[in-house]
Amino acid sequence: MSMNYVFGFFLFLLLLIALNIYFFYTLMPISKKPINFNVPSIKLDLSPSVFKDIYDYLNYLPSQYKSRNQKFQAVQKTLISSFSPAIVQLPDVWPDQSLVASGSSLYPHKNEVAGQILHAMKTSPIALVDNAAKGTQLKLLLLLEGKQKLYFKPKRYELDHVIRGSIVAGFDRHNAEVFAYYLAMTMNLTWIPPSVIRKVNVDKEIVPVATLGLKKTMIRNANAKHCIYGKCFYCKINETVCPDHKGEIEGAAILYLDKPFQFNVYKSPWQRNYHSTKLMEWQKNSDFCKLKLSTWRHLELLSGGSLTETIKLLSAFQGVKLATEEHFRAVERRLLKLYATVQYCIGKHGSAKVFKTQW
Ligand SMILES: Nc1ncnc2c1ncn2[C@@H]1O[C@H](COP(=O)(O)OP(=O)(O)OP(=O)(O)O)[C@@H](O)[C@H]1O
Ligand SMILES: [Mn+2]
Repeated sequence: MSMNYVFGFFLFLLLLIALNIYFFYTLMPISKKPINFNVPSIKLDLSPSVFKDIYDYLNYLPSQYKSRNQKFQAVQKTLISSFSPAIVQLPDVWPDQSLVASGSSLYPHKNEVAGQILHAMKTSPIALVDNAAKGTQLKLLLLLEGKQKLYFKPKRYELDHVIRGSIVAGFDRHNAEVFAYYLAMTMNLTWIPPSVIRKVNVDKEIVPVATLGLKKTMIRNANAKHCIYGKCFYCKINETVCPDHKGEIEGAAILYLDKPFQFNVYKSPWQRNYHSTKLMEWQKNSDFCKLKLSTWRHLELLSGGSLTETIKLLSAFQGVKLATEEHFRAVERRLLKLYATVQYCIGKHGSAKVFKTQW
């Protein structure tokens, strides 16, 4: 009898320990860093211990971050209805300027409106084209019939072109401007100007309506085609943009914001700085753990492939592929790293210190 009792107790103890270990590593990975994890060798210019810790969390990410979140279905449905091609195209789609940057978004976008605006940006006839001398890279200002203005950032590379060198090396990638818009809208960050890929025929749509200033920054190449070198900080006469075999230049068309916008009010703590002497806090402090609660809640909805699936879906309404499959996979990897980083932050500092509920 007493032997049976000891054996039973032993078995119970064993079960308890096994259950403890199971729950420790599967249900509560935040509370303990895993052991025996082979951390990939990473050479980054930040404290390696932080990266090692984050990779540990990545390895033991709760399964919810690797599968689809059912709550995202309703969000995706709303996005689809904002971006789907309009059944009836409105004659005057441009937002009333008094509505711009007024509510919870930069531009109205709900109920097919985003799709309507993108379609109009892509197809409206161009009344005037000028150099847009703002910023560092070649860009044009398109004035559409109906008076709406667009910035046009021309394509410089194919989607699969890899640029080596520093992070500021090379020209801007036009698809990245548009990708950023869809990424932001999918993340419910609604303060990004609508952007779409547009093709413009140089001889038919630019030359006849080009300003004198723009014409002065155009030359003919060896094939007698009109090429543009533009007017900007980095613009050079030997770094032109030329039309393809169809006579077209592809670019990112970005809705131009006429109203002055107070960027400082909405400044992101993760903004980057090009001056090595005036680094942002996150660039100096490798343990920077502040990211917004509503942003985190929304990011949690995008797990398991939903993020890139939605970007593909929404951009397909404009007939565009915005990145290679490798890029889309890289975005999903980054999302996992982001989840792991936030888990690390919560584990180290606690949710109350990590999340900001008011901006
Ligand atoms: N959609 C927009 N509406 C109105 N103004 C804009 C818009 N986008 C950019 N600008 C203005 O043009 C400036 C340059 O834009 P942007 O940064 O996109 O150009 P860039 O050539 O890539 O320059 P940089 O190298 O500084 O990023 C901005 O600082 C802003 O003042
Ligand atoms: Mn830029």
